[in-house]
Formats: sequence, structure tokens, C-alpha cells
Amino acid sequence: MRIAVVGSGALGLYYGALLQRAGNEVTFLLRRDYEAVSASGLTVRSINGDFKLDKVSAALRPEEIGETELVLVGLKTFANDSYQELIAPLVGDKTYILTLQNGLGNEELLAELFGSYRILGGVAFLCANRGEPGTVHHLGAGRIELGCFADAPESLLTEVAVMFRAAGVDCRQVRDLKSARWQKLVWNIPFNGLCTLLNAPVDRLLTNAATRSLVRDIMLEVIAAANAQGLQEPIPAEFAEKMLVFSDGMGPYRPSMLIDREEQRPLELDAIFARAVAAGAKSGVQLDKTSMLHSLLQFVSAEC
Ligand SMILES: NC(=O)C1=CN([C@@H]2O[C@H](COP(=O)(O)OP(=O)(O)OC[C@H]3O[C@@H](n4cnc5c(N)ncnc54)[C@H](OP(=O)(O)O)[C@@H]3O)[C@@H](O)[C@H]2O)C=CC1
Ligand SMILES: CC(C)(CO)C(=O)C(=O)O
Repeated sequence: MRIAVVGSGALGLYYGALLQRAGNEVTFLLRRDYEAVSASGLTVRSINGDFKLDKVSAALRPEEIGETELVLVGLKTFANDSYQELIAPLVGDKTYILTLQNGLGNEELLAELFGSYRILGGVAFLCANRGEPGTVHHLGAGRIELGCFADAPESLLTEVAVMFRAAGVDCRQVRDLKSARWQKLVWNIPFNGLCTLLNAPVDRLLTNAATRSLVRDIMLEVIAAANAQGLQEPIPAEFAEKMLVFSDGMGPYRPSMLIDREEQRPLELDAIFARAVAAGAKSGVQLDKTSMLHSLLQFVSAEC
């Protein structure tokens, strides 16, 4: 498949590299890493084994890439106002768009701009960070769950899922993308929020009894809001315990939002916090703890 990666940071570089290694024709739209990747290729340092792609197709502007079959979106959600500028030049009649970004509202905005029939969404249970230009670090996990947004064809979803599996990614197709998105928020809201506010990695929150209990309470609050959204596949309360156990295996992982704070970038507050709080309120569930995290993060974000 011909693939363009828009948002070639930790997530985009990692999955894009796996897809290229499996034989797909991948072009990365690059900014910070353009010179390093053009000159020396892309290095993946991975818990599954390091590898290097010596020849990588790199572009600085989407117009250099032109129409492609699949656009893989790995932008931070605070850059979603660049969708039109970065993605429109890549879209033709037979182009599909897959966003693996976190949070709510990404598929909706893509559908508004480019048509719902071509939009796929997914959640990535990946722990990846950027290294020096031209290097990405895969620290853990990597499973993705893909679903169709609205009327995108199921056959396309299957084709994309098969392609990810052939690249070595544990990729599952889900019937209810909305449920998958909320399941991911059950992790992102407590951990992105608390790790960023407390400047602490995941394991420190989990080994302290008070913060572990707070994480669980926030997870249950998010599950209650999720289940008020009319999901085809409601989220059981036990999912919180499952996520705690999954997180116990992460060790001293620093969520991407904590790194954004450290590096004084904007935070993904709208997609991960504001939209969840608004969706909860609209369906009669007040997300009080999430709302408090959001307010504190807005304070922190304004200080950056
Ligand atoms: N990292 C992870 O393990 C996971 C991340 N996610 C989600 O995936 C998304 C991406 O996260 P992550 O990869 O960590 O983020 P990064 O900050 O590492 O990557 C974002 C990329 O978008 C690029 N970008 C932003 N604006 C533009 C622009 N105008 N033109 C060209 N490139 C642009 C950045 O460019 P530049 O290179 O110049 O900085 C950067 O390479 C987020 O929604 C995150 O929450 C989900 C699961 C796991
Ligand atoms: C849950 C996790 C760690 C990826 O699995 C993530 O989404 C993040 O760091 O933002």
C-alpha cells in the first residue's frame, strides 16, 4: 500500500517504520527530523529488536507526496487545525485516512473535512518516545484496535488490519470504535492527567496507595460516562482493574503529555479532557474528578 504518515513523531515514525519494513511504500511528512532522516535514514530502538531503514522517503510539504492510498495521522491533537493544510494534498478518490491519535473528536473533524466514508480510527496501546532526530524509541506494548468511523467500508478496515498484522503489529478490528476510544480514555485521563500534574511516571502513581486508589476512582468515573454514550459494547467496571494491571507492567513510563509539559509544548487537553467532560455532561454524567484534572492542567499549560 502507498502510505503517507502525517505527524511523524513517536507514534507515526514507529508504525510507519514497521509498515515500510514489511514492504509498503511509506512516505513520511517530516519537520524536525527531515534532515536527519533524509541523510541517514530512520533508526528504531525497540524492545522487540532494533532495526534501521537506510532509505526513507521524506517530504517537507504534503504537495511533494501527492495522492496516496492511506494517510496515517499521528499528529498531536493540538495540531488538528492543520488537518486541511497537511492532508488535503494527499487525498484523491481512493484515499483513506486512519487516525491513531488519542482522545475524542478526531474522526469527526476528519469526516467533516474529507468525507466520513474514508475515515478509519484506531487506538494505540503503544509506549513510544522520540529520540535524537532520526531515532524513535519503542519502550513497550504496541497493540492497536481499529474501527470504521460511520460509513467507511468494513472491507477496507480488514485490508488495513491485515497490513498492520503483516508488519508485526498486534492489530484487532473492533465493531464499536466509540467504545474503543472511551476505553483508551480510561487510561489516558487518569495517567496523562496525574503524571503530568505530579511530574511522576506511571509506576510511582501505582506504588503509592493513595494515588493508585485515585487512578481507580477516575477510571470508574470515565467508565460511567462512557456507558452513558449508547455504546454497542459497554465497558464493564472490571475494566478499571484490567487497566491497572496493564499499567503495572509499564514501569517508569512517562506519558506523552508529561513529556509535552517538560518540553513546554501545548497539551492535548481538548481531545482528552474537555471533550470527555462535555460528552459526559450532555448525557447526564458529571465527570467531577476529570473536570478538576482539566482545570489544573489548563493552569499548568498556561504557565508553559
Ligand atoms: N507516543 C505514544 O506512544 C502514543 C501516542 N498516542 C497519541 O498519538 C498522537 C501522536 O503522539 P506522539 O507520536 O507521541 O506525538 P509526537 O509529538 O511525538 O509527534 C507528533 C508529530 O506531529 C508533527 N507535526 C505537528 N504539526 C505539524 C505540522 N504542521 N507539519 C508537520 N508535522 C507536524 C510533529 O512534528 P515535529 O517533528 O516537527 O515535532 C511530530 O513529529 C497523540 O494524539 C498521542 O496522544 C497514542 C498512543 C501512544
Ligand atoms: C496508554 C499509552 C501509554 C499508550 O499505551 C498512551 O496513550 C500515552 O502515553 O499517551
